[in-house]
Amino acid sequence: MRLQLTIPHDKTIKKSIQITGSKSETNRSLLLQALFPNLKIENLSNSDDGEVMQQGLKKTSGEVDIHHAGTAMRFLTGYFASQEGKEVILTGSQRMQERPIKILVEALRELGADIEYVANEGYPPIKIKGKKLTKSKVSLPANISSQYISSLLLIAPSLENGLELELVGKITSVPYIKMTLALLEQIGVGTSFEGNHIKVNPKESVDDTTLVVESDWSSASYFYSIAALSNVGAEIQLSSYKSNSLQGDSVMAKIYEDFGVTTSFSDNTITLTKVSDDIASHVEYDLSNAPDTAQTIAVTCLGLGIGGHLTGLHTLPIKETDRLAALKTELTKLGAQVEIDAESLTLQPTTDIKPNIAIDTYNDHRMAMAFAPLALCTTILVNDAGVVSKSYPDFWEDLTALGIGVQEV
Ligand SMILES: O=C(O)C1=C[C@@H](OP(=O)(O)O)[C@@H](O)[C@H](O)C1
Ligand SMILES: C=C(OP(=O)(O)O)C(=O)O
Repeated sequence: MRLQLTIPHDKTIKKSIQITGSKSETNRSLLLQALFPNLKIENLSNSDDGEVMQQGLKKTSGEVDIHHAGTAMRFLTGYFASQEGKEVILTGSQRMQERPIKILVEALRELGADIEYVANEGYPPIKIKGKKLTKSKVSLPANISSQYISSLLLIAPSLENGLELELVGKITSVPYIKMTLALLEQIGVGTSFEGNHIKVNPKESVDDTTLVVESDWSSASYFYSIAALSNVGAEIQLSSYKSNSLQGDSVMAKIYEDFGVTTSFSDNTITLTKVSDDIASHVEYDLSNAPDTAQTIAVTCLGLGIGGHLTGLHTLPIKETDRLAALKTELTKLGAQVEIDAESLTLQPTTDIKPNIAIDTYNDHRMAMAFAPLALCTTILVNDAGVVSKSYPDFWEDLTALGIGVQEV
C-alpha cells in the first residue's frame, strides 16, 4: 500500500488521540503473566508485536514465528529456555534472521539452557528445549542490545535462586532495563541495579496485581514531530500517559521544548502545545537511552530547516532495518545533506524539501511514521505504509483525524 500524504487545510491542529499501550511494557507484562497467571494487564498494545508475543506464549511445541518483533524474539528465547517440557523452534521474518541473538543464547547456555542454531550460528531460527535452569550467575556484554538483559531479568524470579548479572561494556538502552526491573518490583519481586551488577530475587508466587500499561511514548513521538511542524497554537492531546513514566522515550517531552513544543500533564492526558517558532538553528542529542526516537528527531530537524547532530546511534544498524543507512538514503532523496558514521548522524540545515518524494520504509514501521509529519511541509508519499502495524496499527487513521490528507495511490 502506497499512501500520499497532503498538507492539512489548517496547520493549527487541535485534536485528541487515544494511543495504544506501550509495546515494550505489554510484552514484558505478558511474559510475567505467563509465569504468574494471577496477574492482570490493562491497556495492552494492539500492535503486531504484542499479538505475536501473546500467540507465542501459548505454544508448547512446534514452530513459533514472531515475524519482525525483536522483543518477542528475545523475551521468548529466555522464556522457552526455562520452561521444562516445552520444545520449540523460535523463528521470525527474514530480517529477524539477520538480527543477532548470540549474546543471549550464550548467557542462557551458561545458565544451563539447551539451545541450538537451526541455520546460522548466532542468529534465529533457534531450537529451544526447555529445562530447569539451575545456575544463577552470568555475565554478558551490554553494549549491543538491552533486550538480552531484559529477557534474562524477566525469567529471573522463576529461577530457584534468582539471578545475578554482570554487565560487561557500556550499557546501552538503559531505561529499558530499568523498565523491566520496575515491572518486577510492581509485582513484588526484589531487585537491585548498582553499577554493572543486577540482582533479582526468586519468587514462587505473586499477589493479585493489575499491571496498567502506559500508552506508547515512541508512538507519541510522531505527534511531537507533527506539533513541532504545525503553526504556533496547535494543540494535540494524547492519552493515557503517566508523569512518572517507565519509558525512556518520555524524554520527548524535554527534547521537543527545543522545538517550541511544551507538554502539560493532566489526569492521564498529555497536551502538546506549539508555543513558539523561535528555535535554535542546530541541535545535538545523545540518544543511546532513546534509540527509537532518532528517526523522528532527524525528520523534525529537516522539517524545521535546522541542523542536527545525533549520537549514541550504535544500535540502529541492527534494528528492523539498518536505520542509519535508511535515514541517510531517504533524507537525501528529500534534498537533505546527511552524513553518518557507525554511531551518529549529522544533518545540515536545508530549507528546500523536495515535494512528491516516495519514502521507502524497509519493513520498518518507524521509517513510515517518522517521515509522515513532513506532510505538514509538503506532499509526500510513503511506500508499503502498512508496516506501521508492528507497533501502531491505527497510525494512518489517527493522522487522518488530525486533518492530514491520507490517500492510497
Ligand atoms: O526492551 C525493549 O522493549 C526495547 C529495547 C530497545 O532495543 P535495544 O535494547 O536493542 O536498543 C528498543 O529499541 C526496542 O524498540 C524495545
Ligand atoms: C527496535 C524496535 O523494535 P524491536 O527491537 O522490538 O523489534 C522498535 O520498535 O523500534
